Order: sequence, then structure tokens, then C-alpha cells
Amino acid sequence: MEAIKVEQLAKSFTYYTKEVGVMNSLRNLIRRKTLTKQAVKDITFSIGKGEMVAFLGPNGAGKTTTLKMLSGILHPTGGSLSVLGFKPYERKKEFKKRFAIVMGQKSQLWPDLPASESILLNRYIYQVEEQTYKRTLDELVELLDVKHVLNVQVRRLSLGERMKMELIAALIHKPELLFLDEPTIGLDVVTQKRVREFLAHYNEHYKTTVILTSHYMKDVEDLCKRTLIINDGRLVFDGNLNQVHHAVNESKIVKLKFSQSVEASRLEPFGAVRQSDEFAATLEIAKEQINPISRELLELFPIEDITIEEKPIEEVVVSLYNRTQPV
Ligand SMILES: Nc1ncnc2c1ncn2[C@@H]1O[C@H](COP(=O)(O)OP(=O)(O)OP(=O)(O)O)[C@@H](O)[C@H]1O
Repeated sequence: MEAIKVEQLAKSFTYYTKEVGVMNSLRNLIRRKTLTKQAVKDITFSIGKGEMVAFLGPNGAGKTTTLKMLSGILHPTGGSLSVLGFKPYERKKEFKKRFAIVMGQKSQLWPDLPASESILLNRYIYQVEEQTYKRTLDELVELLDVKHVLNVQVRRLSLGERMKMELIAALIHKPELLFLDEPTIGLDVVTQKRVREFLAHYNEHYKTTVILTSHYMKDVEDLCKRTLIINDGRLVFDGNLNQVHHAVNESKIVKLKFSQSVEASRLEPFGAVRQSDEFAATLEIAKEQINPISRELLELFPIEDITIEEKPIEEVVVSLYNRTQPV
């Protein structure tokens, strides 16, 4: 079953330039210069019910515009889309009840009230029946371990606690579809992990369809089997990042520790030296050269420890960001 189906979806914005100066302003009144920005260019994809998909791209790629079309905030200028069987831009009440948006950078809670009040307000907005509300609230509070701060004013909460409350408020009506925009931004490592574990559990348990944007690759690696990458308004990748990691990388990272001081210049013939100090160095070496070069390094240098790793996933994503054509 598909939760989202998007075909040749496009969005262009028309806007006017405004030049500086009084004369230019007057001229603008008579004849305005119209510009068009094609923010999303004919993208096609579908997302199955219960899937958890990452939606990535560099700044200005068209992520927000796409998400706004999926949630009904913006009207597309081309193509077709169906979300949970609805046309989002028709903004039907029934559709609004079935999805939720959580934004790490923008709070949806009343800052001067305890989160419990905002959550209760959502209960009325979404018309959640009392017993179901109580059960869901207890479960979410327990899972996120926030009982002790439920009645504390939101602006007094830590960022992590606030984020957990945002999740509870968004999930209180058990939406079928969840848009998560940077849900772990600014959180410490332990809280990030906690939020990720919660999301994985929630998705598994309730089969909620989730679209996630995040700049933390750990979120994507841990949570999403599938990633969509958009660049310059076009879909340039649709697949499993962990799998392409291997295919896209033509080199590996070799980390060396020395028992005696080694000059960096002596390592240069063996690969690109990414980092070095007297007793340690990191080299990037072509995959097919790894075995002979490692052997040579072990023979020639006082190596105490050697580790060979894949390039960080962030670098793979950046190389995918640079694509302008679909993979
Ligand atoms: N209302 C608008 N009028 C004109 N251009 C717009 C409008 N909204 C967005 N754009 C342009 O469309 C492009 C895509 O913007 P969008 O906000 O979707 O990118 P994004 O991928 O979400 O970027 P970021 O990661 O920086 O939030 C950008 O070049 C942006 O300047």
C-alpha cells in the first residue's frame, strides 16, 4: 500500500525584483520585472505505508517546498500527488487529522504553559476520545521518560525535553504520516540516541509512515533504509545509503599510529594525506591499492596500529548532492 505517490511534481515561484533607489521604485510601479524560480522540477517517487524515508539535499535544493506540497501548505504548479489517498492542497479536514509535522527548529508548543496543556489542546483539535488520549499519553510519556517535566512551563525545559514534548503533542492523535524536520538538531549525543530509539520503536510498533530530514547522518543511517536526495529541484538519488556507501566510494581511509615520529612528507607517495602529526596519520588510498600499500607501509614505517575504514557517510552524501542527474 502506498502512503505517498508523487508524479512529475513541480513547483515554480513567480516573484518580482525590487531594485534600490527612488527612481527604480517608481519605475517598478509602472513595469515590474517578473522572475520565475523552478524550485521543484518534475520529481516522481512513491513511499509505502509504514516506510521511514530520509529526505535530504543541500540548502535550497527544494526539500521544504516538496514537504510543503505534501502537507498541503503549497499548491503544486505541475504533476500530481496523492498523500494518504488525498490531494493535500484541497486541505480537507479529514486529511489534516491524519498527519503531523514536527520541526526541530520551530516549537509548536505554548512556551508559557506546561506541555501538558498544549498536548491537551491537540486532543480537542483532533477530537481524540478520552480513554484513547489517556492511554496514548501514558505510553508516550513512559517511552520518552518525561513524566517529571510534563507540568513544567515549556520555556523552562531543556532542548531535549522540549523535543520529546513536541513529539508527544504531534503523536497524540496517532497520525498515519509524520513529517520530521531535523528532530535531533542541537540535542546532546545521549538525547539524540534516545530520540532515535523512540522513533525507531514508534515506527516499528505503529507502522507510521515517516519522512525525515536531518543534517545528522547518524539519524539517517540508524533510522532509514531508504533515502531520497534532491538537488536543484531534481531527485538525484533514491535508495539505501548504506549500500551505496560501498559502491560510490573509490577509496578508503587508512589510519596509522607510529611508535616513533614520522614526517608527513614521507607518506605522500602512498596516498592523499588527510591529517598527520608526528605519531599518527590518516591517508586516503584507492580501494584497489589498499592491500599492497598497507603491506608497504608496514614494512617501511614503525607502525604500532593500522585501521582501514570506509569514508564517512557524510562524504558520500556530499558526492551524491553534487549530482544533477538521477542515479
Ligand atoms: N516563495 C518563494 N519565492 C521565490 N523563491 C522561493 C520561494 N520559496 C522557495 N524559493 C526558492 O526555491 C528554492 C528551494 O527552496 P527550499 O526552501 O525548498 O529549499 P530547501 O531544500 O528546503 O533548503 P534549506 O535546506 O536551506 O531549507 C530556493 O532557491 C529558494 O530560494
